[in-house]
Amino acid sequence: MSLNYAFSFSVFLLVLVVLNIYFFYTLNTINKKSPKFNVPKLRVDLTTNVFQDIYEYLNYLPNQYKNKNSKFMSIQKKLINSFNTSRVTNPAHAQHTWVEVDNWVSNISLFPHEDGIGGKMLHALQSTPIALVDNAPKGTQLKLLLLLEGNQKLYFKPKRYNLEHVINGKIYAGFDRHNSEVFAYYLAMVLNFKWIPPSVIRKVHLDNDILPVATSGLRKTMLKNSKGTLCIYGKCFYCKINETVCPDDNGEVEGAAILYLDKQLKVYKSPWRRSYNAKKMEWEIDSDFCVKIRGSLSTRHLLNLIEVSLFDFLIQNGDRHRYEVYKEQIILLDNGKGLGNPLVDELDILAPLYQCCMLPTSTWQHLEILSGGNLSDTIKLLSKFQGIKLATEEHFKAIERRLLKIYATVQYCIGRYGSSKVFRSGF
Ligand SMILES: Nc1ncnc2c1ncn2[C@@H]1O[C@H](COP(=O)(O)OP(=O)(O)OP(=O)(O)O)[C@@H](O)[C@H]1O
Ligand SMILES: [Mn+2]
Repeated sequence: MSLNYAFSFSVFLLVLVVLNIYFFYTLNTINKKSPKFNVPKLRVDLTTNVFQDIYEYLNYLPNQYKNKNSKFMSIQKKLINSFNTSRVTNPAHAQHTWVEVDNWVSNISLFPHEDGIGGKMLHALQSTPIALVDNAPKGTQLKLLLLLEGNQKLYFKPKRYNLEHVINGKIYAGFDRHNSEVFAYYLAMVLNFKWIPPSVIRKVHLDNDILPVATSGLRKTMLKNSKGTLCIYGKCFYCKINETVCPDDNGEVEGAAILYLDKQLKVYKSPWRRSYNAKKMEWEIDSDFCVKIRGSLSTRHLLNLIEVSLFDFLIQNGDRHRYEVYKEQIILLDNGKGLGNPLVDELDILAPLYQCCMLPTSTWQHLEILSGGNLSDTIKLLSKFQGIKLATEEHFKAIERRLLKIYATVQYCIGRYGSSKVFRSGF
């Protein structure tokens, strides 16, 4: 009996010890969920559904958006008249062009566009002798500030890549593409976005055109490479001594010559700017982002931002972190981050459009008649007058494909809110 009692007591003690261990274990692991029971983090990427909807609309896009619209022909003719200019190399003619440009006062465009003036401006930018060259330290990319004879200033963004080069990685990766700046100018003309400085491909001879008129500051940022060629590494935030720009076998450096606007420009941070790190921006996680923005921006300004997003989507410029405003209009400056990869259409560049679902009626009517190849055909036609190829065929195809995606996004907006809410007249 006493043996039996001793056995039962020891079993009881054992149970007590086990219970104790269990008690202390659970006490320690409270609030530490086992990984098995972790609820997966909700994806707060609100864009995904929108993207699905837009692609759905893309599949059912009416045929009119795939066919060439003959209504564009009269506009194309006007553009041709503006850019098909005989090339006069007489400096007096160039001076006359700039007088005409300087006297231009308008609330509908930054520059005149009638009677061949477009072509004349580009030609003057391309061929007027250079009086002085310095580094342009504003911004992060290597660029030069050129003063032309006759006092026009221009930015010179040098060529970094061949047209065939494809940029992989982040949408804002790589150096600026000089051809993207010039392409953007013609694209803006075709879209009827007339608030952009003229821009053209120019070749400058380093020994003949630059060195004799280079400031000592610029000379200090040049060095000879292993072949004994003098190259420029420049002065800018990202400029590195081993990332030089060197002349080709003819001693020339190609670049985009962009007219510098000596005007008081207001600078704004873009509400749809990227974070440039892993952190998501408010516009990427808040489905009501546009409602918030509408409280602080006028409808006109917002519509203008939406128009800029269409433009940026077409060339895939995902780097418009800030923008300049002149006469209450956004000026399309800094378009060098376009044409990176013809196989990528980053749809979130269109966020201002699909989040706000608004567009000026006139802009939509203009977009509609650009269908079926009119857009790329006209860019090719106009740039041919300057005799330079601006992009590979893949990029032109990509522009057409992206235009269809813009149509689909507008259809998505109409489907969601109705056309009377989407299209805004009088802007
Ligand atoms: N054509 C122009 N006329 C007048 N000012 C200009 C022009 N182009 C650019 N700027 C001004 O110069 C600054 C730098 O130019 P830009 O943005 O083209 O250089 P960037 O090196 O690409 O700069 P970031 O790295 O900040 O994008 C801009 O903030 C703008 O205010
Ligand atoms: Mn830039």
